[in-house]
Order: sequence, then structure tokens, then C-alpha cells
Amino acid sequence: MTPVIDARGLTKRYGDVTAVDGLSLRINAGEIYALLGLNGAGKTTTIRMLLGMVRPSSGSVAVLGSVVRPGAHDAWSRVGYLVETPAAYPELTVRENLTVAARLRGLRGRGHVDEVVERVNLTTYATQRAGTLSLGNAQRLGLAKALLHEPELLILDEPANGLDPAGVAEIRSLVRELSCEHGVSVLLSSHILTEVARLATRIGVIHRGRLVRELDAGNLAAQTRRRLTVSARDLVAAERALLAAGFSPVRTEPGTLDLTDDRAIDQPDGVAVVLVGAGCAPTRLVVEQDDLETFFLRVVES
Ligand SMILES: Nc1ncnc2c1ncn2[C@@H]1O[C@H](COP(=O)(O)OP(=O)(O)OP(=O)(O)O)[C@@H](O)[C@H]1O
Repeated sequence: MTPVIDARGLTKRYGDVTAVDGLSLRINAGEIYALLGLNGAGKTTTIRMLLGMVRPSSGSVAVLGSVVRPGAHDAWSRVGYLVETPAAYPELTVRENLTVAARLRGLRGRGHVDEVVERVNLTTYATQRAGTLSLGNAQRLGLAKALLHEPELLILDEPANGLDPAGVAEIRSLVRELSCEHGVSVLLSSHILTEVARLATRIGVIHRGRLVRELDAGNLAAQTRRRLTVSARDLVAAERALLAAGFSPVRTEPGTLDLTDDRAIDQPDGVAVVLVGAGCAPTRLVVEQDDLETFFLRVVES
């Protein structure tokens, strides 16, 4: 199957700064792929290279089977994109902006514009001038433009930028609907990690311009760390008892021991028995799992 995005060895240098460094990315049809990275990690530069807006220093990109070259438009009628704060004609209303965008794309029919306006929840603002929109609604207008021509592939740079929590949830359900019901493939960048965890089917962690880790969202649980967290009044005695029983406790927060041994995680009752037997019954004993944020920070700091 031809990937919807096939980037190989993408590198972008600005003078001494290497914004993206040998990044290869293969995204298949039907995926919702999330690029996660700290500020300055290289997400926007990567997305701009995928869209042919920035010329790579080296490497190549194919989108929907067509090689991306600045100025070449082979695949763009099948791609919708939203890159950072979207541009709009400030003096025109939301609906007028979309009507102009639809005409520029050779699309006809006001009904379709109204349908997209409704889909991104902008109906109340349809007659408001774009220049007076809040950041969140400007983002919705950008997304509406990206959806006008019913693209097969959506590339969204920080789509939840500026949106309130309800807006973030709306974007999530919209992206999920486009993916599940319309078969649209999606590449998005985000640093709203909980959203990514709920939405993406695959996650790529980008750090200092490199793709440092990829993981399937479905396997997130298996790929993040689990630990048994133990608190006890006499932590020194608890630590001694656990070491004697062959566990490897590590002190973390004050008054807490972490055990990452499978034996401890799978059978916390065994740990409780050891501690009770040593006369230092646990005051707290809980299996905890890294959330994506913890996972992400661990990956980029290692
Ligand atoms: N036009 C440019 N000229 C010089 N340096 C640039 C340019 N564009 C990006 N950079 C640098 O490249 C690096 C990656 O930037 P990029 O905007 O791609 O990161 P990002 O992950 O999208 O960050 P953010 O989340 O803050 O948007 C940064 O160090 C940035 O300062």
C-alpha cells in the first residue's frame, strides 16, 4: 500500500541551526498520526517541508504518491492543511472567506460552505468579520477552509491552538469523525498530550529535529512504564525488607518507594505480605502507569 506520507531523511538547516535532522516518516492511509514535540523541536518545519512550503536542505517527501517539490501541485487537491494561525481576509465575514476559498478551489455551491461552517461550529459567527474573531474561532475558520474540498489527507499543525477545552474536544470528535466515517488520513502536531493519547492511532516523538520514538497508541499501555508505589511509616525498614525479599525498591518522592519489578507489579499482595511480615505495613500500595506526558518527558530527556 502506498503511504499517504513518505518522508525520507528530511533535513532543514537555517545557518548553524538544524531545525530538522534526517527525519523519516511513513504514514499509512487511515492513520491519525500525531507528531509530539517541545517548542522548537521541529514540528512546524517538518510539516512545512511535507507541504512544500519549505525546501529541505536534503531528503525527499512524497504525499499521496506524488513527490513534493516547491511549486508542484500534483497532490494538493486531495490534501487539506492548517499550519499555525491561519490567514483570512480580515474585512470579509466567515462565510465570505469560505466562499472565496471555495471559488479559488473551483468549488461551487453555498450549501457546501454552510455545511462546513456548521461542521466546525461557526454558524453563530458566519456573518462576523474574520478580523474580529477570537483565536479559537480563527482556528475553526482555518479548519473549515482545510475541509472545503473534502480532502483525503489532513495535515494539521497544532489544530487545538487557542481553543478552550470544549473547543479541543470538538476538534477531537471532528477529526475522529473524519477519520472513522470518511476515511480521511490525518497528520497532526500537538502538545496537548492527553488529546493526542485519546485521538492518535500512532505517535511520533520529535526532539531536536529528530524522530526519537514512534509508538502505536493502542500499545501505549504496554510501552509506558508501570510501577508499584509503596508508602510506609518506617520507610527505611520497608526498604530493607523489600531488598531482603529480592525486590529493587527506589526512593522517589519523600516517603515513597517505587518498585518496577514485574513480580511486584503483577502481585502487589506479595509485597504487602513482605511488608506486614517485617512489621511495617504499607500505608499506601498502588500500581501506577506513566501517562503520555511522563512518557514523553522521559523520552526527550533520556
Ligand atoms: N525561518 C527560520 N529561520 C531560522 N530558524 C528557524 C526558522 N524556522 C524555524 N527555525 C528554528 O528551527 C527550530 C525548529 O522550529 P519549529 O518551528 O519547526 O519547531 P516546533 O516544534 O514547531 O516548535 P513550536 O512548538 O514552538 O511551534 C527552532 O530552533 C527554530 O528557532
